Amino acid sequence: MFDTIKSRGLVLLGCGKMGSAMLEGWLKQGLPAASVWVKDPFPSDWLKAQGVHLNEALPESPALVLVAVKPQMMEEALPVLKTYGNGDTIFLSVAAGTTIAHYENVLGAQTPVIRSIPNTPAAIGRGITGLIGNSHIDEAGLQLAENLLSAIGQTVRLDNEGQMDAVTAMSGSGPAYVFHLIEAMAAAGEAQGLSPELSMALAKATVGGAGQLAEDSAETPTQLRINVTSPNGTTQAALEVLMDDTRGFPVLMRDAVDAATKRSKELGA
Ligand SMILES: NC(=O)C1=CN([C@@H]2O[C@H](COP(=O)(O)OP(=O)(O)OC[C@H]3O[C@@H](n4cnc5c(N)ncnc54)[C@H](OP(=O)(O)O)[C@@H]3O)[C@@H](O)[C@H]2O)C=CC1
Ligand SMILES: O=C(O)[C@@H]1CCC=N1
Repeated sequence: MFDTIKSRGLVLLGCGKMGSAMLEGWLKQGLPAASVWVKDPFPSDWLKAQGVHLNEALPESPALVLVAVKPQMMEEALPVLKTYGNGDTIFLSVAAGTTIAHYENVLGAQTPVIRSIPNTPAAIGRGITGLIGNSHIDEAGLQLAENLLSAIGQTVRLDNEGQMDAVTAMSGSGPAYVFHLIEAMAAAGEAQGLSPELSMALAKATVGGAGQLAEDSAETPTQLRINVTSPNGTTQAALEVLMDDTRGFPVLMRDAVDAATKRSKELGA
């Protein structure tokens, strides 16, 4: 799976929360640490312990550069790798907002660029990454990136770059919405008198189990919800609150995803 990467090397520009989640997934899947070069000014203790080349001289022509710095740091960080531009090194960006055109401007118009949005469940091989390449990426390049990304979860090719803002707002930021759901459920359990430990254990297992069931089941999430809801039972009482037209989940989630989509567009402006 990692043959080209093993022979030519993989460079990570920035290795914070997202870069580390991806690297952790790749190392677990058998990518040798010796094939990885990381540039990051303040590496974490976890990163220091992985045996990758850390802030060392970079390989001459890596197969792929993963750009995982914050969009706000891009101006400072990216020009360091300009020497790889206009060649056959693939630039795989995970930065929210930063457009393909921006990479082409900084690195050279002929640079093969893939813009993608992964998410942090990549650390356990359960991520999903939306991706789209520029015109200098051929099918082999896209497949190389997809092979790498499929080691940390699912991949989905987008039809156009315009979809990226909504994908960022859904699956990129989405894990945070789910973690917040766990926090909110745990707090609600505590409000009913359960201990913090019991309440958190119930919330985590319920969200984790329901998520897995939704992914694995042949039934739709709607049917799975109906399966839980006994007529005039406890679930129905809760859903009357959660599915309320004006203050329920749907309106709240639509506003949240709308705010994230707008922010993604702003980051790219
Ligand atoms: N976190 C997530 O769930 C997701 C993040 N992304 C994208 O991933 C990118 C990184 O986000 P995230 O990992 O959360 O952010 P982090 O701040 O955790 O990671 C960015 C890393 O880049 C380092 N860095 C800063 N300046 C430079 C530089 N000049 N050269 C090399 N490295 C540098 C930072 O070091 P230091 O901390 O010392 O400044 C940090 O370790 C962002 O563009 C974000 O949009 C995309 C999808 C999901
Ligand atoms: O919050 C952010 O901007 C990044 C992009 C998606 C998830 N984290």
